Amino acid sequence: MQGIQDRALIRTGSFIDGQWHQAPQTFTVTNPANGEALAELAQAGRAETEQAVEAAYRAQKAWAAKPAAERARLLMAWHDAMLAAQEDLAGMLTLEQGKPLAEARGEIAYGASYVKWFAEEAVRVYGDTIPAPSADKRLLVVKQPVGVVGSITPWNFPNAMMVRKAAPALAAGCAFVAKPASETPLSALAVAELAQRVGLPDGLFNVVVGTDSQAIGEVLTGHPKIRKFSFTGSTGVGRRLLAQCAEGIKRTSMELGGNAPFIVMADADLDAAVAGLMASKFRNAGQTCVCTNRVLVERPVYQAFTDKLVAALEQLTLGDGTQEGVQVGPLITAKAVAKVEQLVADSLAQGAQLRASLPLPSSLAGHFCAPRVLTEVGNAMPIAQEEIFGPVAALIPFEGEAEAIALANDSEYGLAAYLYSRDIGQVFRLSEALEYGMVGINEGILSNAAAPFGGVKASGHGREGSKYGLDDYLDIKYLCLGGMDK
Ligand SMILES: NC(=O)C1=CN([C@@H]2O[C@H](COP(=O)(O)OP(=O)(O)OC[C@H]3O[C@@H](n4cnc5c(N)ncnc54)[C@H](OP(=O)(O)O)[C@@H]3O)[C@@H](O)[C@H]2O)C=CC1
Ligand SMILES: O=C(O)[C@H](O)CS(=O)(=O)O
Repeated sequence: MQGIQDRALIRTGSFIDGQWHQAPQTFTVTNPANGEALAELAQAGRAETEQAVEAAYRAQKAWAAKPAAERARLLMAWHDAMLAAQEDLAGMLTLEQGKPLAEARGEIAYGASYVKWFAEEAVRVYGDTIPAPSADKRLLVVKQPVGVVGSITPWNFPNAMMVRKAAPALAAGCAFVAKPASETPLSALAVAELAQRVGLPDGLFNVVVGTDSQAIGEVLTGHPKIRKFSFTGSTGVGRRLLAQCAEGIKRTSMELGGNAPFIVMADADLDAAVAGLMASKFRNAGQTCVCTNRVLVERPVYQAFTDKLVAALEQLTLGDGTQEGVQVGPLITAKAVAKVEQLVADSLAQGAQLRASLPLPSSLAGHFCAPRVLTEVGNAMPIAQEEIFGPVAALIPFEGEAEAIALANDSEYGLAAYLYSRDIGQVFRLSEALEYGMVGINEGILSNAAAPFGGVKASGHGREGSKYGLDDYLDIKYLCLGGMDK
């Protein structure tokens, strides 16, 4: 792999109980920008995942018994190591996932910010004393780590989605077994290498890589020693994994698909709205769960906004993410490109109009998808009802607040929504009516470690980051002391 200075960060097998797993059976990781093979990785499956769970179980009790300040110190060492390796981690991420280097550097910093946040939260896991109903009792509440955590994460943020789960889990005193996406395992393995270097105990943090995701997932959702399962990915897979967790009554966090409306009211600052949409829509080539999926524009400003958006689209630079200055890289696979093209074709056939499209240079050999603007889109069209996960903006005109809310909430999803308006009353009326877990108001990028990230409806449950984030990895225990009046 070109450009990685610290070659020991390139790991080609699972990290289990402090050991690097090797196997004769391998799978290939390829560069989505050109289809070239990056690495051959040792396949792991059910048996290796069970080994990882047993190792995590052995390590967890001692980890939980450490003073929180000691756990925090080790987490901060891990954070510092991630930032020290930021350039290599970003380069590796761009090679296996495709996003532009600037975004990859941002993702490494973003992931590390969750480690820092939860290192700081670790020492603030407070309990309660409760006024007793009778003189003979004293009521106490303590919080304890849930135990061993299983995690499955997607390819769109190969570093941050896993780190955003591992950080609170380890801070709370849990142990962790991760399965990254098989398209993008290198980033997770590099983070495991750094965990080993800073001295996280063997078995505490494990990364299992392999293409038999079903078998690995059955262990991570079904093993009796797994007490908590956290997933980020498609709603379809999330439903399946949630059902698998039901048998063992496991705690779950589900960060699933989205269908974000981006509402532009007639009084909005149109230049700010266009800038916000460009950030929200085209980040990671549109492959984020909080990317704008539908652009709802109030009729009086529809034409002006569209013209401004097209002008901004025409400034985008498409290409290999390793080239400085590239703003839109490839999609993760040819299948992902085909899905976007099908959504566009079906919607054009139903009356949507292709208002603008960036040319696809013939020199681009990878899974590239042309950034586009579609207008006159209907909310019932496929491009509006399904998660696009590609660089296509679908514009839908509307009249008035009531129609904006009706259109925005006409989705099974409820992750992120965006609203551009300068009328404070309108901002509160619309924000309160939107059935979403997060609302960006005059802002297109709302994710950060201090905020509770998560959705409602088919976008899942649980929150990642913020003062709420540790709760997903803690059990509340009530202590009732009797005989206190003797
Ligand atoms: N909310 C979000 O952030 C994301 C949403 N999506 C949405 O999902 C769509 C499909 O993307 P895709 O990559 O296929 O996402 P998936 O949900 O299929 O994959 C996400 C993760 O789940 C794993 N997985 C898939 N099937 C199973 C299974 N049966 N048991 C256990 N683990 C499983 C994958 O492993 P493996 O890689 O080995 O298949 C990967 O690690 C996207 O187009 C987008 O709409 C996708 C990614 C992130
Ligand atoms: O799953 C995703 O797409 C990420 O959560 C988006 S973000 O956290 O980077 O905004």
